[in-house]
Amino acid sequence: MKTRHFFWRMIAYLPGLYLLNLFVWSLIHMAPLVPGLLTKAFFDHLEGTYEFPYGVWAIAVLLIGAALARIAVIYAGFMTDVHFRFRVSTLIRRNMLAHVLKEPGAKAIPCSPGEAISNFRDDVEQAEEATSWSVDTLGLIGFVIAASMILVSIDAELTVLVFVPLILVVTAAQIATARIQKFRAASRESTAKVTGAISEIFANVQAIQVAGAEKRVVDKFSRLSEQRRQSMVKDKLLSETLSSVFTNSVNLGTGLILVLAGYKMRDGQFTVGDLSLFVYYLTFVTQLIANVGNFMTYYKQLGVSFQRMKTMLQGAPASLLTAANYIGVGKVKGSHDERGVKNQSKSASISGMPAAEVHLGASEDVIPNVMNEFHQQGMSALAPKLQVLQAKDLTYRYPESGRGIKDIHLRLEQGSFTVVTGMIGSGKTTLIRTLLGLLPAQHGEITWNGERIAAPADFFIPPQSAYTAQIPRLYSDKLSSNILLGLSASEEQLNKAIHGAVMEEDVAHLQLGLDTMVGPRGVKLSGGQVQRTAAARMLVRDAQLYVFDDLSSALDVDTERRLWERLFQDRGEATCLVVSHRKAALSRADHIIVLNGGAIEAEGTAEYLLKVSESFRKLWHGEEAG
Ligand SMILES: Nc1ncnc2c1ncn2[C@@H]1O[C@H](COP(=O)(O)OP(=O)(O)OP(=O)(O)O)[C@@H](O)[C@H]1O
Repeated sequence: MKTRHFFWRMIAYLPGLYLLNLFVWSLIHMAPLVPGLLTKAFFDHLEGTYEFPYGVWAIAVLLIGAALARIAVIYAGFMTDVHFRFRVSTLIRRNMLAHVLKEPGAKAIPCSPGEAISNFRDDVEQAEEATSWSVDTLGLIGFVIAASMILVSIDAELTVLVFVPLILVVTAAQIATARIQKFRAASRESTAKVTGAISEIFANVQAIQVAGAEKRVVDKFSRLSEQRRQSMVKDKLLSETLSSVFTNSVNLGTGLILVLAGYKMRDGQFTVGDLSLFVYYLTFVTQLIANVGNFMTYYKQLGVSFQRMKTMLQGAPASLLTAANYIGVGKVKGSHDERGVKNQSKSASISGMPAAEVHLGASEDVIPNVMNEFHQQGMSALAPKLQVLQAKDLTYRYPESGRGIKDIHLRLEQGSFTVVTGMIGSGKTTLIRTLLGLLPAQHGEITWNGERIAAPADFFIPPQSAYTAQIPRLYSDKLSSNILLGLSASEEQLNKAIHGAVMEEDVAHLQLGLDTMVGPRGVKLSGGQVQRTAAARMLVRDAQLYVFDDLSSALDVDTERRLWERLFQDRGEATCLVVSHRKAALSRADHIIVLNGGAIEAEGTAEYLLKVSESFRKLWHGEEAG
């Protein structure tokens, strides 16, 4: 999709509102035609070349009336403009966010969070500006057509001189176009880098302090800021230079009019009223030139912003950005509303199972109130009872490192307890994430009772499966809210989940218990508490398959043992897939998969593996566990 198609689609989202905005702004820009004619009548009346029927005071009253009417229309124009801008930019942001939430959780954005924020904020604002300025341009073109007809009827030669600067400006802007685009791209990129650096610094204050890296971090930040300053100065300098070219070419035009009008007036071909009309209209032509320039600049900059927004879509069609969707205000409209999206994913999911839009299983990656929204819409999937879950030839290699997993076969029988183990970096997390659709499998197939799951990310959510990540994310909210994430569960269910996650003693010791605010990312809790909060979050959701990714990194041996004991007592018929290298998990496993270099090195029971696998013996005896 080209920039112009994107621009057109933004307008086509709300054609009625756009046309209304265009109409009102055309009125605003055409309104000065009236005071111009009145001023001419005023001077001609005084000069005696024209007799206004109701006298000079009537002209004054009409002038005041025209000014008041223009104020009223400007007020209406701001209302229509704000509504149009807000709705278009909200739609784009909403669609981009929905897409991010639908992407495989571990690859949801192709850049740093800071850069993504800059895309959501600045690039969308650029799109909003371009559509908004287009109505001014069209309105002013309307003014110019009407004004030139009036002026040509008075003096064609002088009228041409009014428009000469306009032609100059348009030509100048066209020549400068390519440069604007280049400088704008550089300034956007450098701004995104600075925003990205700020978010990384805030997120890693502790790591920076521990490493004594404050100076190096500040130096790097200074370098990025300096690059940003340079690219912003170039961008601004060129924009302002163009703007001054626009304005000064009009000043030149005014000078020419004055000189020529002087000659014509001496010959009696031109009245004082005519001169006042030419000068008066020229002021508005100045505005037109500035606005056309602004629009052209914004339009060119939109090209850069559009490319950046497309990058956020990671290959998905750009038409997604402007797909009609409900944005929280006005009527629910469009064929791609929430239900539409749901139906779309349904067709991609295994037959007979409705699919949800957001990977609730990856709840640590999802914004809580969005989760609420989806819960309330009752979009959880409901699959038939699990008999066997299989993965064949599952492959995912990180493009950045070429590492990952290759040709993994997996078979989980209903009610079984399977442990994935292996040395550091052997591919355990990658396997779990690829299976759950948090990373997009490059090869292979996943089946549920023999039926292929086309969209694992949509499918592996409660009540099919629930998942605790190796590094869970908590939100700055109450402990209970972090566990529930908008789910309405009874107190009994909540307490059961807390017990299952071996957290009851921690909750009892917290001053406000479940009402304790955990701080950003859960900083007020210990690492083990964060991980068990995430486990409780998982257990409070009914699921047929529970997936744990390595709890041992933050739990002591005894706590992890208690957690598995409780899970075995309470899980009922649920199937478990667990990453661990602890004996407490390995000794309970029905089946163990030992990974090495992204492939299965050996598999079987602990007893069997102790006999045949050297790597497993090392893990069992804790030699690699550290
Ligand atoms: N985001 C990433 N980009 C590039 N390579 C990655 C990425 N994440 C992991 N890898 C690489 O893929 C391989 C498998 O990583 P993975 O995290 O799955 O291992 P793991 O067995 O879970 O490790 P650990 O025991 O440390 O959790 C490793 O060699 C790692 O370096």
